[in-house]
Amino acid sequence: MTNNEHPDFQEEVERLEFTKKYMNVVIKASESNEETFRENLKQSLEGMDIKDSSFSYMSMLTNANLLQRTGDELKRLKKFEKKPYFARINFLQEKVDKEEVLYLGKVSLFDKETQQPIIVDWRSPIANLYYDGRLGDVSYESEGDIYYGYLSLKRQFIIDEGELEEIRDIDLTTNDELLQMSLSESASNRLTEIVSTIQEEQNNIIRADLNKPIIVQGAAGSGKTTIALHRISYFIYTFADNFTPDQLMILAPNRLFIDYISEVLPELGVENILQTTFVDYVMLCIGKKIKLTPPDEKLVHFINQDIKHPELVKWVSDFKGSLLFRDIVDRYLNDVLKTLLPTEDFFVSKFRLYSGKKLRQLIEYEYRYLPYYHRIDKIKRVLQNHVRTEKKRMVEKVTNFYDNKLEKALYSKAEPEKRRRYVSKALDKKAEALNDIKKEVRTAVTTYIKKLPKHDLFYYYKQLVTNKEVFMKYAHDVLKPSEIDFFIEYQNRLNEKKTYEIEDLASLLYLQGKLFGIEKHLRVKNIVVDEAQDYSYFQLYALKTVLETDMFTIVGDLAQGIHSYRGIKDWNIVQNEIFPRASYKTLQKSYRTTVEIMNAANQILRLLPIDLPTVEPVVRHGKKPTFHKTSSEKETVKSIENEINQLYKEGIKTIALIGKTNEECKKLTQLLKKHSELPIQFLKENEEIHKDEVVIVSSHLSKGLEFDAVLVCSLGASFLENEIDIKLLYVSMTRPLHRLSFFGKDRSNFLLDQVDSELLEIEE
Ligand SMILES: Nc1ncnc2c1ncn2[C@@H]1O[C@H](COP(=O)(O)OP(=O)(O)OP(=O)(O)O)[C@@H](O)[C@H]1O
Repeated sequence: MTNNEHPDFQEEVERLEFTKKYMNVVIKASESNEETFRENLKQSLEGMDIKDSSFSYMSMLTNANLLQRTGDELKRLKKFEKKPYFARINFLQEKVDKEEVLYLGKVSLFDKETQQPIIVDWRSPIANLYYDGRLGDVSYESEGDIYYGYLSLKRQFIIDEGELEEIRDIDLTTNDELLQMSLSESASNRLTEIVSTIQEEQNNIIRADLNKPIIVQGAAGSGKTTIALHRISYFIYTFADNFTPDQLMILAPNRLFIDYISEVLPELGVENILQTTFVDYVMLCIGKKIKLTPPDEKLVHFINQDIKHPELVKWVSDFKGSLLFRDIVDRYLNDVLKTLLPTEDFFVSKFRLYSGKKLRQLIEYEYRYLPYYHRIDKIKRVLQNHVRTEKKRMVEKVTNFYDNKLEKALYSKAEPEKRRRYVSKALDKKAEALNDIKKEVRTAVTTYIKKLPKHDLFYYYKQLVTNKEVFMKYAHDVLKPSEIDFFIEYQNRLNEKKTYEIEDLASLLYLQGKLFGIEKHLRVKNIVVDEAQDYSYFQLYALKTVLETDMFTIVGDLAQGIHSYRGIKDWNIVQNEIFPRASYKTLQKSYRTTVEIMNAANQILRLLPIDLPTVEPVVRHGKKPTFHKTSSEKETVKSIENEINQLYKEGIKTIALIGKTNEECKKLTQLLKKHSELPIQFLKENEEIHKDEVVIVSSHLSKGLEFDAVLVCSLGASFLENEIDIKLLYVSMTRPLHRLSFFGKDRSNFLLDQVDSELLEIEE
């Protein structure tokens, strides 16, 4: 039942009017002084018939001074004035007489006197009933207590510009129509919030224990990114009292992606949190910009198959991201620590103030919670303090010693000349000894510490990975001699070019943490890692170690692991060896695309040698993916142009042309610029997506993005039947919400000869 036909429609219209007015009152109260506020209140509520006495005019009036809001709250109230809530539930709690009627929105609003909720935040514990509970007997948890009761109504609202357009009641048999509606809408080039249509399996992840790490393997389009961001929002709400934004960080695959998610965060009440890439974060931690080979260069070589010894190069990448390499680094670090242990006792003048043994013990054991060089700094401070407190005692001791001697000399029976000489010498010696102490009090600590080696991060890393003798010492029992040779040669080649590659960053970060530590403001306590399948085990381990926390939300999809030669291949290893406290969840439903597109993509997925469950699309139908046969470049451009114009006519808004490689995209761009009128943007990694332009993007960069329609094009480069190409094709095919088409000389350019032909529309 929809619109005015619903018997409660009029009542809901009134309720909405009331809520809007109340919000307005609260906003005005916070903005104006009390007198004008009272006047405003009177005017705005004049003539309103509010049935529930708890929201009465008088009660609001007496609460005038309680209605002051903080700046943030005010901002949020204003933002949602035109859409205060999106759903309602009726809940009768066990042993309570009165049914609660709760309206759920993106902000909360209470009548301060009666504590009656006017709007309940979607993140509050009771709101869980909307996402989780079926109608009937339900329960929810709040602060450790479980509340049981009966849920008699779940109602969704469509409110546009402050006007109620539709209400829908959900019961056991109703399909989630609002979800269907929202999925059939158009992509906006940016990710959006989904608070009104979060599904149960997604809700379980958003609200999973916030004191535990979580790993999510989710199919393409299952909402991983969206959910990770909603979980941050839930986190901020739950810990609002002690929350500061510097506790959180989002690690995204590239700047383009950060731009893509930028609009949804403020909408979810998430502001000022660090959003960065792993590469940028490591640079911040090591305090230096280092030259990196382009992160995708290797992938491009693999795609183009123009690299010597591809298997060995893949092995190096895999090895550098492995926990085996971590173990080698750990063994090396053990020896590095030994070089930092002082061998001598610490003296000031002739006084032994600290034994070397005791200092070694402090560095090796007592301060083991600190990075190596911080331990040395600490030793320095300990010694300096000790010297300061011992100074008086040393001076006294020397003074007493010589004064004794002098006294003895003065009263000795020696002849005067001899006595005089003796006294004078003793006085000189005393002065010298005191001088010595004075001088050494100033310099002894620095001199002592200076004897310890001092090197920078890069010295230590190079020492391990470019010096064969050193590397052999730690790797000879776990690597083959040929592997050691290849590795050392490889690292030396990089070193000669004074560059590093992304695979080196895990160990650099780890060494930085272990040797020098990272600055406090970078030590965030909660981390969201998106597209985590492209991380290596060592990368995650290094992050966890230097940040000294395991509070990670890790989301990814192994099927989209285009960097799997250096990335994760098995979540079990992540869970068992890196995050043993983590819960593991999967999302198998895909919300992004249509059944027809997903069916074809699933067949491509099956070509992979790994066993991955097929993805279930949420039931939404559309056109079958279409293959357009084109025989020349010119014809391809014409055909693409026709298709795009047709799509625009049909109301499609965002369109991407995906080519396998960047080269291919460059060629496409040139051709389209020359032969067509289409507004186009050739998308590079650090760019923002322009609205209203057709985006041309290479398959690997399209990962994580979505568009209304996608045209996969081949001017020459074909997707071959190997792991990387299959994954790239799968990524490309799962980007569209509504339409997918292919343009090329032959179906086999896109492995479509391996897809059942009835799943495709063929235009040859
Ligand atoms: N419960 C939902 N209600 C409405 N839309 C949803 C829901 N869940 C996901 N979506 C939509 O599905 C699309 C895919 O979501 P998202 O990009 O977060 O998925 P993903 O798992 O990160 O995808 P990929 O791995 O393919 O990049 C988005 O448009 C998102 O808004």
